[in-house]
Amino acid sequence: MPPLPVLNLHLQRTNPTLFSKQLVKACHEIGFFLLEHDLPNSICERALSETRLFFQKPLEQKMSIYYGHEPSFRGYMPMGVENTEGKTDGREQIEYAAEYGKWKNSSGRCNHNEEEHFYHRLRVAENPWPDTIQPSLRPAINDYVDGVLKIGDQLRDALCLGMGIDPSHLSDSMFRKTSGDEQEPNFWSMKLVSYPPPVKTTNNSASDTEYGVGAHADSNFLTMILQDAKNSGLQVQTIDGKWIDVPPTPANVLICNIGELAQIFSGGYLMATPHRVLRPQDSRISLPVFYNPKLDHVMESMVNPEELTWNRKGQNQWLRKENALMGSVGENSFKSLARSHAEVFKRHHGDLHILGDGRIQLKKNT
Ligand SMILES: O=C(O)CCC(=O)C(=O)O
Ligand SMILES: [Fe+2]
Repeated sequence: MPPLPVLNLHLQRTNPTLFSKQLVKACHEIGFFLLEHDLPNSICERALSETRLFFQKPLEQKMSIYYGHEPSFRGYMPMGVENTEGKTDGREQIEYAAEYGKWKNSSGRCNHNEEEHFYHRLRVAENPWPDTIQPSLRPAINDYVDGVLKIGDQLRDALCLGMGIDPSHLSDSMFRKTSGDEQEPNFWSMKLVSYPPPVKTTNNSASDTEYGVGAHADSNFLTMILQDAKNSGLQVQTIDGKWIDVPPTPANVLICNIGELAQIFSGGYLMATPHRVLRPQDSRISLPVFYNPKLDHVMESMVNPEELTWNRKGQNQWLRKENALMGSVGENSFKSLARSHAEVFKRHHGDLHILGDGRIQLKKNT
């Protein structure tokens, strides 16, 4: 089985042209790579251990930040509430996203008379942090996300360079600069995920769901994942339909993959690769960060695909009529949240209707 490409972020500083070339090759041919990075080990280990601590708490404590009370799909999602492709996923998680503070500005509601996009409901002033039961989680996760988003900026610019696009075309119009605060934040999101091992029945067969998360492609621009070193179970689908294992990786490695928005941006040259997670033998923690432009932006192809050299033998398997690829950051993000959390979507967004391909429409006369 072909191993995943390994890149080292240090090369981005010493030889940016070579790094960009390696990056684009990996993202074109498989859409997944392992990245050796220089985010301090202490930040990564602290984020993992604080996450592990949270999931060891009793259910009623974790439910203090339950996500189902709010329309924004943020907070604690217990085992059994999430599905992929109609099958229940075998994981529990906390989902967080960009905090909008003074930019929230939105009623969180939309109606037929307002010029407000339904996906503005995803803007929240502050995430639901479990400060009363674990005040140390918030700073640990904030430090981790800040560091990973900076790596995302570097990878975004390197992707542009490698594709022959001036990086400022993307960074100026679609992304807020990491250091500036005069614009609303980029719509990043993240998960703190716990994959418990399957519960065995007396005849030793697994009694519950087969996958930690079922096969899917990510709807965002670029994903970066830290996992605990002992376990993986993450699998990537190659272009010929085979599943390959992502190995266990230490804290100085991020598993990175292309999302649908980068596929759109590159005219399909970079691939939003299907992946899934098997249930682990032993429990597994992972911390995926989903890097994205601002919520209101609409991604378009910035290259002429015919001018690029295609090395890949086939098309992305995930291009299916059941999955509309929408350049709108807000619409594409809402698609995967609504699909994965049908109950919460119905409860809080009864005025919206989701079509078979994931597009969302306002119901008439609500
Ligand atoms: O936990 C992982 O390693 C991957 C999770 C994932 O693919 C997702 O949440 O989109
Ligand atoms: Fe994913």
